Amino acid sequence: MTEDLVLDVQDVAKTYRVGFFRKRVEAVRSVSFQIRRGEIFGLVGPNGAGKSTTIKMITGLVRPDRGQVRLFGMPVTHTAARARMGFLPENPNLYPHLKARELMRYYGGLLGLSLAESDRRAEQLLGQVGLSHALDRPISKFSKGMKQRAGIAQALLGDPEFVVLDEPQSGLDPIGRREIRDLVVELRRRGKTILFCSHILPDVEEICDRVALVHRGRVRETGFIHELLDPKILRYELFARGWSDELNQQLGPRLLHHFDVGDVARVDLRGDIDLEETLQLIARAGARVESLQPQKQRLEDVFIRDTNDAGEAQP
Ligand SMILES: Nc1ncnc2c1ncn2[C@@H]1O[C@H](COP(=O)(O)OP(=O)(O)OP(=O)(O)O)[C@@H](O)[C@H]1O
Repeated sequence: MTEDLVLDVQDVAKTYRVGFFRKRVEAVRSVSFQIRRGEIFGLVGPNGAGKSTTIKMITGLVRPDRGQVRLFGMPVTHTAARARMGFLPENPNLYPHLKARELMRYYGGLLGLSLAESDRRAEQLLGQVGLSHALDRPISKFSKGMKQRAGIAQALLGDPEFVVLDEPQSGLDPIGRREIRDLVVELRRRGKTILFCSHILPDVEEICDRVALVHRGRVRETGFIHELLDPKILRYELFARGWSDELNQQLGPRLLHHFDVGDVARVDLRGDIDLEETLQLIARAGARVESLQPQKQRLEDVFIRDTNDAGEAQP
């Protein structure tokens, strides 16, 4: 094992048997990827792609039919490996009648921590996730965002080196999503390695170093975000005043799209144009550019391209 290898998922597969006739559901067919120390690694894919099943195999909740998962060089079934991992499941059920402090005491007890140590860590961790004010409030009174943050505090209780977050932004508004995103970046700054499973692709693109895109139980793409995304400019998006039909004619094939919003024109130009020359042409025609934004490929574009058969029936 190289020293900085935290997680090594090697060709895992899992088939569930459902119903009276034990019908086969191939949740994961072949998934392999590795996570290195200090990374935020994104796991993305459409609904039913096999992400949660993969996470269950990583956290030891489900045994793979084939392949293996090694954590810090050990089989993930080893207690010593599991003790170094924290886990926030999708839609965690956090005992609503317990207060935040009591919840942490409960999980602390499971980890073998003393009451005093649980309380010490609870205050520290609930503070880190912005819940200092809610230590003695029942979880049932928490907003969704607060519940997710309490879930993250729970995942950190054993001071794990590796943290698995399954849909930590699920059901959150944009502010709640940003808080979780910032928290994940902060965890990395504190030396944690993170597996971040999310449907919020712009956030995955922003905070993850590398990503695995899973579709139909297989890894379609894996790599550094900057390597997966085509760096070339696809189009320019601009807003301008004083636009005219004559200018559209002069732009010819450089123009992709134009429509007016009041007296402001919203215009898309091809990404391979000579920008300087085009801007001069626009200025000469009497239009005034108010903003110009180059558009590059986004993770969302790669996702749609690689999963565009997602609407088909599952085999
Ligand atoms: N316990 C189970 N028993 C039977 N089938 C299951 C079970 N868990 C998952 N599946 C099926 O396995 C496939 C993959 O499910 P999984 O939950 O791993 O996908 P996912 O990528 O996490 O999806 P989502 O984004 O919707 O959470 C789906 O077809 C699902 O219905």
